[in-house]
Amino acid sequence: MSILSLTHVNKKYSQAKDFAVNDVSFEVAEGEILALVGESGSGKTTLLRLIAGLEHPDDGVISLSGQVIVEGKKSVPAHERKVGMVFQDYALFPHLTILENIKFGLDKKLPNKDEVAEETLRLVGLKEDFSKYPHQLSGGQQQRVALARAIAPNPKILLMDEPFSNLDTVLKDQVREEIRQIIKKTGITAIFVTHDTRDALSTADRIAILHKGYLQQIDIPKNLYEHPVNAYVANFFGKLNVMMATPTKDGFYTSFGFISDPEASKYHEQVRITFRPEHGEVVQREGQQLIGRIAKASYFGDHQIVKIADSEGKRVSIRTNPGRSFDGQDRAHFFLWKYCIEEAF
Ligand SMILES: Nc1ncnc2c1ncn2[C@@H]1O[C@H](COP(=O)(O)OP(=O)(O)OP(=O)(O)O)[C@@H](O)[C@H]1O
Repeated sequence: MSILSLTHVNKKYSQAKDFAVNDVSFEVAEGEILALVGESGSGKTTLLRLIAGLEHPDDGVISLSGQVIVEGKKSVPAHERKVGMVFQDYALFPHLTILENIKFGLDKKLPNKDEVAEETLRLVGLKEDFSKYPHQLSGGQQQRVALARAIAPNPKILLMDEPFSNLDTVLKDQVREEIRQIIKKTGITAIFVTHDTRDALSTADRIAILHKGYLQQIDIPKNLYEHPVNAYVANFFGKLNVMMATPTKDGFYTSFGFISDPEASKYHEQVRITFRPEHGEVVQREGQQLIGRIAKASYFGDHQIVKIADSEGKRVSIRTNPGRSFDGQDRAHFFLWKYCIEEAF
């Protein structure tokens, strides 16, 4: 069941030339973790602020938990929306202990404030640190306090703006997983903004990708990665190879050779074959479908990327294991174990 829905939401800042958010519609299911991704200026933060009630859209309708919170000029004020926010810099009060930080966000009239705050801190794994101050905690622990403060009042939805950007790379992998587990344990619906595709692919149930304020695609990570709807989405998630191919009844002719595939009989015009570097494999034996000249092999520690060129110099990149040596080897045979076929025109 959907808990949040946005319908044709537009937002243009008063001094701006272009819309920051352009006709955006999507729904978020209860308990889902959605990542909003896109390059800088694509409208991610604006979208989050519109949901939180910190900005008002020019047009569109936003509903939360069955209640319309924005429509036309009418809107439910931010403090009445029951939305939890985690900010990039955590925004903890330095002069308050972490228990006091959590209690600060709770309703003044709540009778069992101590109990709720302690319970939430236990939930995020900070049961020993109630009386510590924020500066006595690591970045990852401060992140968990910020999360506890946002979820303690039992919000309908949790919004997080770049929650992992202040963490170093080593800590980030661990914190991402911890935060995901805590969110899943509470069953809360969450939306987080990130410009890091690794954050999104590893943490979110679904990802919405924005470009110039337009929603490009919203889908589960695997589908976005393997079936991007356009070149922008494809390239956002890493290298995508493209080969032009002519279909016959039993395969495709490409500039690297023939790919035998009965699917080809369904096509009549030239097609584009797209594939990720890890969906190809360089093989030792001759007789495989595809062949090209090795233009370059680059070593990246845990893998290598081999660039293979056709007779006109057009290249594709294939990922191989790092131990493989291509010294003295001029040509490479390869095959694709996974690819997409797209109509070219
Ligand atoms: N308060 C504002 N006044 C005017 N223009 C703004 C304001 N806030 C954002 N913008 C503009 O709106 C567009 C979208 O900005 P937004 O901050 O939502 O993007 P973003 O994807 O979150 O970017 P970043 O990753 O850099 O934070 C940008 O062109 C930005 O310059």
